Amino acid sequence: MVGQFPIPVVVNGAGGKMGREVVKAVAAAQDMTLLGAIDKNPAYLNEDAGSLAGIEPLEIPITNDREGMLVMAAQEKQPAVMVDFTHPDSVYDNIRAAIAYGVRPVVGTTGLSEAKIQDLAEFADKASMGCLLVPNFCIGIVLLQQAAIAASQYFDHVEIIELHHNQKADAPSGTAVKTAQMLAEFGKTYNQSQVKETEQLPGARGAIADEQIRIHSVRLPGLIAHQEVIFGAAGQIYTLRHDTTDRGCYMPGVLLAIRQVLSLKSLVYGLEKIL
Ligand SMILES: NC(=O)C1=CN([C@@H]2O[C@H](COP(=O)(O)OP(=O)(O)OC[C@H]3O[C@@H](n4cnc5c(N)ncnc54)[C@H](OP(=O)(O)O)[C@@H]3O)[C@@H](O)[C@H]2O)C=CC1
Ligand SMILES: O=C(O)C1=N[C@H](C(=O)O)C[C@H](O)C1
Repeated sequence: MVGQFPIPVVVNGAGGKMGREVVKAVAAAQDMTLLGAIDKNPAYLNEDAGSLAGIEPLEIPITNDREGMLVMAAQEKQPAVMVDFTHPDSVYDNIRAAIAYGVRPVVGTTGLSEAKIQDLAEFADKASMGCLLVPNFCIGIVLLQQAAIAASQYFDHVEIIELHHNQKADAPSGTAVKTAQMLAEFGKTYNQSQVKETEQLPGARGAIADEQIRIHSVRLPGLIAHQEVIFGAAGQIYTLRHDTTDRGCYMPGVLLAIRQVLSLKSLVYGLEKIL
């Protein structure tokens, strides 16, 4: 344990696919204590967060009272952390509320626009509060992004295909958007068109992200989370692919983020910044 006391953690979206994994991971971490669990889905109200996550009862009933939970977290001796895996529609408000109460947000929820992220960064700066936004907590994705950046020095043509389960609300995925942003950071414009293209069906060529990088989103039952970055040049194709086969893969990154956010004083965007 780094400090004398365990880090108090509140999980928002605790009944969801990711929230349940976080409850399990935090309950098993020696240096953390699960302080509370929030979820707006009425089916989970008052359910024990541990039982719902498939572990022993933790005596933490799920509440839908975000403000009440943040007030409680703010009164802890140790600075508290709110982990958010909720929904693109509510994540902005959740982050602002946590910061306003002095609770550090660790955010996995995707779908925030660049303007909203900028706004949150300014809010966190003013409050001198750490806030971590991580579109993908999986180390394999960081490695894929690093390999893509290396490849981008040599390839001028690249497209991204992201494939997810069909319960996903936002498209394109936060991971694909971040990957495109990372490839675009070096000021290179990709995919100079070779012919005049027309789309017979709108959207056929995907969405255009930063620096003309195309992102294609697939949604199917049976998928979890998958991403390909495909580089093309005369006579060769270089494909990078990452597959999530179990949501447990995100947990080392989430636990690291909970520990790291306490020493930050501003908003940080991306797991690669804290490794
Ligand atoms: N950064 C990363 O590594 C990863 C990020 N994600 C992202 O995390 C988010 C959640 O994903 P996932 O767990 O699969 O989604 P789920 O739908 O399985 O879980 C979300 C849970 O949060 C609840 N919820 C929604 N809005 C609120 C709110 N305002 N307050 C409290 N609870 C709320 C939902 O209730 P209800 O069912 O009623 O909507 C649901 O129980 C998505 O944005 C996804 O893209 C997912 C995997 C990895
Ligand atoms: O919704 C998901 O499942 C995932 N969402 C994140 C994203 O949008 O990139 C991370 C991962 O791809 C799983």
